[in-house]
Amino acid sequence: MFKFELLKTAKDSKARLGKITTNHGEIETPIFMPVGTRATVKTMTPDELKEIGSQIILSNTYHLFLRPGTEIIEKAGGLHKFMNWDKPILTDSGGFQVFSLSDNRKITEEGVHFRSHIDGSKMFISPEKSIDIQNILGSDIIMAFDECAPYPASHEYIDDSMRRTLRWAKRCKEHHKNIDNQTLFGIIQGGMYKDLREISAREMVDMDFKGYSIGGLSVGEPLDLMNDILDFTTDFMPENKPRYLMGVGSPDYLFEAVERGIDMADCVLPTRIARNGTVLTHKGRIAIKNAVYKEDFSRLDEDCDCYTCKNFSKAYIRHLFNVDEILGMRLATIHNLYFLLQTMKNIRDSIKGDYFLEYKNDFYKKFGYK
Ligand SMILES: NCc1cc(CSc2ccccc2)c2nc(N)[nH]c(=O)c2c1
Ligand SMILES: [Zn+2]
Repeated sequence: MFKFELLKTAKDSKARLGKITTNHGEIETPIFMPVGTRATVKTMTPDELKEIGSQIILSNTYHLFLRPGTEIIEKAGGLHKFMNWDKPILTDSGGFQVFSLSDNRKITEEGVHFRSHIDGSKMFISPEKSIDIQNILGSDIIMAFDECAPYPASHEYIDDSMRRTLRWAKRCKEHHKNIDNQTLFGIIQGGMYKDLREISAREMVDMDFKGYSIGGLSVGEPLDLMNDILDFTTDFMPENKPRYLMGVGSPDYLFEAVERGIDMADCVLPTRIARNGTVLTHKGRIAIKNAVYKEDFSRLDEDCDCYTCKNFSKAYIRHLFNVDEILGMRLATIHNLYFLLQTMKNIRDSIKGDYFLEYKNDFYKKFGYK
């Protein structure tokens, strides 16, 4: 089953409070979704993810199709069983990863021909193939197969790409129609061109998906350009369906997206930077390997009560990174994910209490954003 309830919309922005209900549980929105590309949120166990408040995780059709392959996951009874995660899972459709990971790929009307980035073998994914793979994975929310166009790109290129993505979306919807325990989202494209964004949004909405993603943003464009396109696009999206901004960058992108009416967002940043010792705190980011923390026995963030902050000091975590101990990456990941999940909970509370913009401005001042 799949249900989205819009609980409240802010008076002084497009920020909104909602709740998604799936067969594997509820998701309060706005929500930040940790990315677990190869059936794991790197260094975290499922229990630790629940402990820090993760309500849903993301995984990846492209990666899992290549390794371990759909046969093994099918034999395991699907991705939830395979990775022992019993809450909601959302999977991407694979097109984006083909373009960002493999070379000499070729786009045709039929689908995308590419070489595996693992062993160079020839591969092919079509809209129908993407739906079949996601069906075997058994994720609760799946994405239509799309092309995330490069940035910058000409109006002509984006027009062709966006219209092909619309035709692919129709094929996904057609191919998915009899699967009721999975929810298919359409992905709005159109690059940085408002006329193409409007066409994509209107045609996707006409296809009546249960939810909509905005793709092709946070692809290297300046933040204010992303904000402008995002603000324009959400106005064409139905109020009563979830809106998912795919692959945003850092915490400020989350605030900007929520302010413009986004309900769901993911980013690999908090887990990726944690593994190289960059820690998110209310005073901005700190590089824990820095010698300045050598004898600093305070917690990573005075305002954080995560497992890492309750039990370990900056000096200890710096030591772990300096001697390349795996525990260092784990403790930094626990903290960064908790920090973002807690920030999203504070955002939900601020929408509830009608002080979202004040909370955003206060956070930006402390975090050191503009
Ligand atoms: N940074 C932009 C971005 C990121 C992702 C990946 S989001 C993701 C990553 C891992 C797991 C699940 C979702 C995208 N995916 C699709 N299908 N289309 C896009 O335009 C796009 C743009
Ligand atoms: Zn912490």
